[in-house]
Amino acid sequence: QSQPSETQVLQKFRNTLRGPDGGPLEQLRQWDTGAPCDADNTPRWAGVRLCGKGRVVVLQLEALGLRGPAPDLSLLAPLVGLRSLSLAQNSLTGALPDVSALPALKFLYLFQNAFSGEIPDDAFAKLRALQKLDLSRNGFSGPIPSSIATSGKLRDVNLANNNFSGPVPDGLQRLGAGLHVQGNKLVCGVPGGPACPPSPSPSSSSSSSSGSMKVLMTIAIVVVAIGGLLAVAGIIAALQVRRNGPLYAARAETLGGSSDAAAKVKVISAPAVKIEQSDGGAVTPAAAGKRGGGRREEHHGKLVFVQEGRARFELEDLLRASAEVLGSGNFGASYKATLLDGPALVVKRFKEMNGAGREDFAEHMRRLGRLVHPNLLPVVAYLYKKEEKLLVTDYMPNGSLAHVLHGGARSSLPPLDWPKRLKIIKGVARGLAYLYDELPVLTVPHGHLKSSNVLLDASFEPVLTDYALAPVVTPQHAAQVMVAYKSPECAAQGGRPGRKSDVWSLGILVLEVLTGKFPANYLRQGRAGTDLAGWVHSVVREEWTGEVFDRDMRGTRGAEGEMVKLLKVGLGCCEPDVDRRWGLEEALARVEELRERDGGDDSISTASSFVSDGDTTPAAAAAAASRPGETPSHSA
Ligand SMILES: Nc1ncnc2c1ncn2[C@@H]1O[C@H](COP(=O)(O)OP(=O)(O)OP(=O)(O)O)[C@@H](O)[C@H]1O
Repeated sequence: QSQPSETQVLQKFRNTLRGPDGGPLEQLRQWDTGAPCDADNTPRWAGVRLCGKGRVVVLQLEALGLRGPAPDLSLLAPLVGLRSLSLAQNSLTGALPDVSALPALKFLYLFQNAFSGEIPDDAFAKLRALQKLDLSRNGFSGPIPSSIATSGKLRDVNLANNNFSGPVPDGLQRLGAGLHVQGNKLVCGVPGGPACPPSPSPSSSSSSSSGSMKVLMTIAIVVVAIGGLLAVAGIIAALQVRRNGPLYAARAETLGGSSDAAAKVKVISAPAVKIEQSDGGAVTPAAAGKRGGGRREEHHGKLVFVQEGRARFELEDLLRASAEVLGSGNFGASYKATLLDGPALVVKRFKEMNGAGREDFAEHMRRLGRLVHPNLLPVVAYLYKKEEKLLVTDYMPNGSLAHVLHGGARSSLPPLDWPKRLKIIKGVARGLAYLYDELPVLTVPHGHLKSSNVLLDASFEPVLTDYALAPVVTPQHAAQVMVAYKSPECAAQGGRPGRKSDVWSLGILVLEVLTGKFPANYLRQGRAGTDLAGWVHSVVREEWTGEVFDRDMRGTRGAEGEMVKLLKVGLGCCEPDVDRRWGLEEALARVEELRERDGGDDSISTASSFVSDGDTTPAAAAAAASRPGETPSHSA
């Protein structure tokens, strides 16, 4: 008897899933053909996030609108390589599914569903490799099952915002900051939280008679209420002390609004750190001034890793060997830092990132940590402090698209030719589309798409960074600096970004790549409606068309029709009227059709519809692309 293939196993599982209308799940139609993993371990099916040795390792079926009771997870038991499973952000109801058939799982995410009821105490007893469990934002009730703590490798358990009650089992207490139980009004015995009633312990009586349970609940509610009042009083008192006391003074000294590199060294580096500035200058902690009275600043926060399977390190390890200031953006500065025996990473300081409280921030970071796409730079870890946040990402050796396009002699890379530019735009559009798919609840899934946030890997594959930050950035700051918030719809009084605001940013980026012009130069002129798209329109209208395409690309022959099609994509995305602006799907579809060279089937006829009189120079083609009627005009 041969084992079923992973393809068959997953298809069978998929057939048991119910979509938003209660019928079969349309989004996973793709699973009807091919296999979940390629021979080279590239995931092929939606929801399959990681493959290894030809097997599915990470299965992420999030935000698909799944309905009804949880699927039978024992159907997945033949997937022997499966280590991470997510059914999060759906509308699954009823009891926790039986997870005992998947004993090798390391990561299990069931957050943001409508699960309810008590969880049997031994539900997780077989999961001996479990590292992370997220059951938050459901309606689970009753005692917290002690079997969650079966695995010695467990480090993060999120039970927040359910209706659990009673004490936190001993085994979970050791997780410290890795345990999240807030939003469960009747949970007691957490450090810093309400104490548990003396006896009897609710955890020992999960099936006790409802009479004694009610008495116990009443006692717990009273204790929680008193405890809550005391805690509030305590926090107020503590804040008073902090404001006047030495801790507050020390923080103000090292972090208080200072933005030069030297001040940062004092706070986040070990004594031997030397920070190289990109202009070749160097500062040392000594040059930056002595540590306040020899006092060593303690940073209470630690790096929290959101990536599965990444080596762990501390911020000090990262900054001990070498750290280089890469530049200073709207949120703070970015440093390149290299682990002694490891890869180069980037630490970016974010100020004005107080759009979410600590727990929501952590949850958002975990969500970002689960995103996997070749055109997204993963968030590796973060550090949360009230005053500022640090995000750690991988370092990209070819720097940013902005640097290559506008760095001139400062860029060591040759100018980008048309095929590279096309590859970059395709990657950017794919990365953006992935964000749209994965983060359907965000109004602006990227929010800050611009050429300095498009980094290039060694083969010029683009990777997006600084994405999906809108939920955690202070709203006023977002409105001031984030690129999607500069779209025309936001400029109006009380205007807000919408889902097409990112499309506008994509359009500006496309035009920037084609023209080689720096968009900010056009915005700085300060005239309403003046942006790169406006400039492109004015150039072609005034028949000054030779200027439209970047000089470095103008030598390209035989691809003019394709360039013009891309120009049209840029202008379609930069339509000021949101209703007439293209949607992301359309932009992506048009970009995907583009080729490195004109010719072949449809591309000739489509290109020629933009080009008049047989003149196929880029200039004439650009003029045709902007002809009234072909593309919406960009009036102020
Ligand atoms: N992971 C990375 N690898 C290589 N270079 C990077 C990386 N992250 C950022 N950079 C570069 O470092 C410089 C500073 O980046 P930073 O993100 O701090 O500012 P910015 O992108 O100019 O502005 P903003 O704060 O608005 O995003 C930029 O040139 C950016 O392209």
